[in-house]
Amino acid sequence: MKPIISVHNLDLAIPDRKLFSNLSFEIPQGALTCITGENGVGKTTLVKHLLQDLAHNYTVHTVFNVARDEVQYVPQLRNIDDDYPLCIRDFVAFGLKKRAFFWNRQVRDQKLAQILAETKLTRIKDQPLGRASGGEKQRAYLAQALCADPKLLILDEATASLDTTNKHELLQMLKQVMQKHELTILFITHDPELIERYADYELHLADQTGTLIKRGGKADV
Ligand SMILES: Nc1ncnc2c1ncn2[C@@H]1O[C@H](COP(=O)(O)OP(=O)(O)OP(=O)(O)O)[C@@H](O)[C@H]1O
Repeated sequence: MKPIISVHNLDLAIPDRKLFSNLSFEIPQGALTCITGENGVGKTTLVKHLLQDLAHNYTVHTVFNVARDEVQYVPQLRNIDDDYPLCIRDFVAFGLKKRAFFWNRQVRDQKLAQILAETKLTRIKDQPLGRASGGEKQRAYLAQALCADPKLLILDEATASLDTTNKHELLQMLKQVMQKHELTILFITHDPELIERYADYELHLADQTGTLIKRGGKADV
């Protein structure tokens, strides 16, 4: 199977320093790849750069086997405070709005119910997102992204603020939805335990370059 992303000889710099030099790697399809590396090595910048190349159809250093509207990016930080007014269900449903079947309320509601169930949000779907726990919020972000039927899902430090139980729950959920929806997942993380248990591959960034390591995370999901 073709890699979902191929990067060849990419140089990437920020105003005061070079982040990557001649960076080359391939991201396998249908697997969970963790992007790892020290704080500030350039994980988020690299992902944003790839998304920009994809959006502008720029193929000098990057080749994508996925279309722009088949990629969902879940950012590291969201400005959801305690007063955020939407309930979880309505927040998740934002992901559906661009879809062609939006006019068909029954199909839309079925899909939403299915995704809320997959992300274990059904019981709390009418509660305000602002008062949800960190783990529930992350599941809501995931659910909103899944509503758009992505082929590639990119999550930036989605477990950073979660306790151990919630981290494992989110990763198990990710691997389940990956299999069910035939997704490829890129997951930026620092957490060695999660990499060990769940990563199929690890893209380790260091010294201005990157190495793809086969991990074969074997956790039961
Ligand atoms: N818009 C910008 N302008 C200038 N420097 C930036 C900009 N965005 C990021 N940087 C710098 O680029 C470097 C890489 O940042 P980036 O967020 O990609 O790292 P990271 O590996 O994702 O880090 P972390 O693990 O801490 O999230 C950092 O030194 C950061 O301060």
